[in-house]
Amino acid sequence: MVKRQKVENVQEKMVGVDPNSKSKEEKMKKIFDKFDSNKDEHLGMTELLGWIMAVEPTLNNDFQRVPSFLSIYLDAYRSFLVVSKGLSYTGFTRIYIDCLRNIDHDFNTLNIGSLEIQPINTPIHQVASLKAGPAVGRGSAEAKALQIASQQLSNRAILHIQQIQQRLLQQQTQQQLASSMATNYSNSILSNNNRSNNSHSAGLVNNYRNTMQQLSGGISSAGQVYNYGNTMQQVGGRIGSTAQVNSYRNTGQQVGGGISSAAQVNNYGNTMPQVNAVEGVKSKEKYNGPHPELAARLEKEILDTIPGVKWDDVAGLSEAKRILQEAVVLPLLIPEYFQGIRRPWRGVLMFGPPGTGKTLLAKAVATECGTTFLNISCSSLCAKWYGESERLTRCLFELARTHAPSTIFIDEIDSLCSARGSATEHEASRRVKSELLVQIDGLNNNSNNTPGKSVTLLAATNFPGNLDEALRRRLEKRIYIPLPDFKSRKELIKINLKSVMLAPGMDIDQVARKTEGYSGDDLTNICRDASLNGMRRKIAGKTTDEIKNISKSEILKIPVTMDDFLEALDKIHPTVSPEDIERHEKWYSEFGSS
Ligand SMILES: Nc1ncnc2c1ncn2[C@@H]1O[C@H](COP(=O)(O)OP(=O)(O)OP(=O)(O)O)[C@@H](O)[C@H]1O
Repeated sequence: MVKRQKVENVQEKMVGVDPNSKSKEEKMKKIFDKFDSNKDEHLGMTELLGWIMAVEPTLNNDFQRVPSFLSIYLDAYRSFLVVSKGLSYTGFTRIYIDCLRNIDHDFNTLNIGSLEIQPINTPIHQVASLKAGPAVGRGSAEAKALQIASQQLSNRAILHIQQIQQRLLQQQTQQQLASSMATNYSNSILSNNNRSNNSHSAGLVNNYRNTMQQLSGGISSAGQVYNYGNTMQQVGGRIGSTAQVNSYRNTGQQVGGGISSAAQVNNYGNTMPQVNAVEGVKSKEKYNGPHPELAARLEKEILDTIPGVKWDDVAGLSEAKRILQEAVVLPLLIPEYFQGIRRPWRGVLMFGPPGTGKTLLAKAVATECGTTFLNISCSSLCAKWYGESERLTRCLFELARTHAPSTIFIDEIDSLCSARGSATEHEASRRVKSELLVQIDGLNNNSNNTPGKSVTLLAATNFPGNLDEALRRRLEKRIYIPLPDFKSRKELIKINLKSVMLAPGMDIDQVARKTEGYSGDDLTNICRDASLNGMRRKIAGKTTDEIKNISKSEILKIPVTMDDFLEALDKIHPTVSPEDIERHEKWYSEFGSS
């Protein structure tokens, strides 16, 4: 859902909040009210983020999506204060100050390393120096300072989460990867040997083996283990199975219009290690473009080299996957072919109702292709200072070229690129739009592109009709991501339930039949809710101590039943309206391109 709608929903609910309610808005209000009543109370950043994760089930434990919710809640709360307390920012101000203070504290606790401390007299300090008391009368200066502080907080929150995530991932993978690398290594050698029996290409086998040997020879630090491990996984993922190599080879043959000689097949096969070589060096590339300080900021906020989502994690959407493969995967495998009139599609728009898997697909593209993933939200490009947004946009594309092959993903692109000349268009957004168009043109310019070092723009929107016409034209492929059909719903339910035990009599077909009109996100929520029911029954009526004494294995063994699903279905309703679907289908018939 688009943020501003969420803000309005939360805001609407909070104004008429029932004091006895246990709703998340009520809980949030209580937490924030503490700031008004108790000066010494402070809220740690981690605590705030953890709390948002706990009360926002749609986050699905996805740490990376927390920052957008953080700003939604804070915005909603700010609006609530304005409506109900007449611009009293007292508690609100403290939240920001405390959050900023606690970020540094959290960094130390988590041993992440500390952030640059804000120089004195930045807006946040100006806000801090304002004494508590009714803010009516000095609202606008304070509001402006808070707005800027809000942006700073948001940026820091994103950074904070990325660092926590990176660290957790590293800790987990250091041990796991060290052992799985050995297995991958020997499996790959084995399968290479098997392939060599078929005499496909002895050179190819050697190339693979050399890559493996180099990888295992050069490991010295934990970070390297992590990087190499992922490369190995990618190598393993891409070339691990003979079937996959064959399917790439077949695709190459089809695309190449009949590559038939052994030499040609070998050449094609050799592009795979080349792709891997590009992956291997991409993180070492140094940015040499303009405004390095802005690029460094962007790099921290948006670079995600391994989003960790595979094609198989995305249920259904086979047509969308096919187009994305053509746009991104094949040009990396056979770059020489995708030249001239066959140049890759540089801009792909995914549109459709909320929660249908657009972001998930973008992440799968980046993971499966091993391209650097630059995941940018419009707020990261909207700077307060004159001209900075355009500079950020330029830096974004330059950064993508530095880390090429890469994929830039712009979510909710309609909020940045609504139709030009409209009454609501802001001067700053008009300039960013123009810069974006220029940059996309640069991507399409063949002379700027080295084969295998392409930059692809993926964009997503729930409001394709609001897009600027010139941008629409540049996003050459416009793919409709619809609600899941019966088969996809079944697949999605199976993906969601793969780690839980199912009771005999659990009928996935029936659940899929009953969930027509539900989005992928809605279905995930149903699976989540249903799989928590067993635990709810088990702890019902028990004290905290009794709950602590229940054995973990006993809880883990509670199977999910059909009744759990029926109960969840009673509570959770589809979030996408038929009108919304009609709107998308109409736009698809007019402007879709697949
Ligand atoms: N096709 C799918 N396969 C697997 N999971 C899905 C699929 N579609 C949605 N989901 C689930 O829904 C969640 C939200 O999906 P995602 O963020 O990709 O939707 P979106 O289309 O980008 O939504 P929005 O338009 O609101 O940004 C995912 O994290 C995943 O759990």
